[in-house]
Amino acid sequence: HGCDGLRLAPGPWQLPVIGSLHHLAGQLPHRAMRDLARRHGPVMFLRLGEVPTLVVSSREGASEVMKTHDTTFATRPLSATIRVLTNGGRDMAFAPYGDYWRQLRKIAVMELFTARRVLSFRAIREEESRPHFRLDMDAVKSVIFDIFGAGSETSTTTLEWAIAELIKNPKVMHKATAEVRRVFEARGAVAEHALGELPYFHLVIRETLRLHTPVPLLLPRECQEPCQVLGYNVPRGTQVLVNAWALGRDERYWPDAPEEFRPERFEGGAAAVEFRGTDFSFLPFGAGRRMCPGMAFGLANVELALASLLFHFDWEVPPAAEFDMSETFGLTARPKAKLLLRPVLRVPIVGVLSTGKGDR
Ligand code: HEM
Repeated sequence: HGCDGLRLAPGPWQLPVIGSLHHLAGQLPHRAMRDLARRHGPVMFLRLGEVPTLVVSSREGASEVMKTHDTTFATRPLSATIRVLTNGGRDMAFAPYGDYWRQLRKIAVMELFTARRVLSFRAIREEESRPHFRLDMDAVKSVIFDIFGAGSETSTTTLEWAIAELIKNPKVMHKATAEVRRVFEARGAVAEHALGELPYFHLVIRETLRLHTPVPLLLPRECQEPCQVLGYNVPRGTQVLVNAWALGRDERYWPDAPEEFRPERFEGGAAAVEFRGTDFSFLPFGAGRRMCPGMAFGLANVELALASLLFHFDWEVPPAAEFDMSETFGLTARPKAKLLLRPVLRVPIVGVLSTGKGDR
């Protein structure tokens, strides 16, 4: 295949035409790849049909891809589907690395994703996350629908997993809710500018992003020139997937029961581990020059919505509700099951019952 004499990364045996795809059949790719990587190593060579693919599943490997060789891997493959969807890569996320992408990214970073601009949308977020309609069951259902449906799939995925884990872990739910209510009790509503007063709440968000990395394999990268990752040659044109989901559950980096939801781990050994693209064991937003530019934006949406849901309501699982924590297949790993919960109003929403005029 044109790579003779190169030391390619190891990987499972391949079939003609479909390559390594049969090793992934019937499972979610990030899970199948994690299991394969345990056998074949932290950089592993797969052939996804025709596409030569390097799967990276260790901190050191991720750091080589997104730091040491960041420029080399700063472009993305354009599959036929993505090509059609993005008008040939004219968007930002799939644009080939080069002047066009650089121009888009510069405009976005300077105009859309600055801390000031994210802040300027605060009033809109506050409006969106505050229930307006009369407070009957329909109103509450619609608001939840709104909150879950609005915003990007990444943010809603994070929010859904956070709530699912809080329901599954009543002690954590209790602690986070108590904190939110203590801080905002006097105001009678959640105020975004004071969310910084919620240290435990932020550990819950961090733990959610670790255990339920919303984009499990990040967005694919593509190798622009031959280079080496962990000593293995990577030919030009190789697609590179960094299994951020696997990193987040790797017992080498998270020795304290990595499969369990324990926000407290960030008060102990993992206190310094952040998701801002510098710790290569924790990469929910990726790293390097193609890292997610919308991190602050996404977090702002998730945090205000989650804090408001905890502040105003207790959440009950209806009797006999199935509680399925498995994931669906897709770009983001959403919960497979619909999250059917019963909200019990605890802190009334100020001003709603008195006027009725602002109802929509
Ligand atoms: C919890 C919320 C979010 C998560 C977990 C997330 C995650 C990611 C990840 C993993 C990548 C790929 C990074 C890489 O290749 O290293 C990415 C790229 C990107 N994200 Fe996000 N994201 C979130 C919210 C947002 C929001 C709210 C926006 C915009 C309003 C946004 C805009 C983008 C764009 C434009 C890219 C492509 C950047 C490029 O290729 O240069 N994201 N995101």
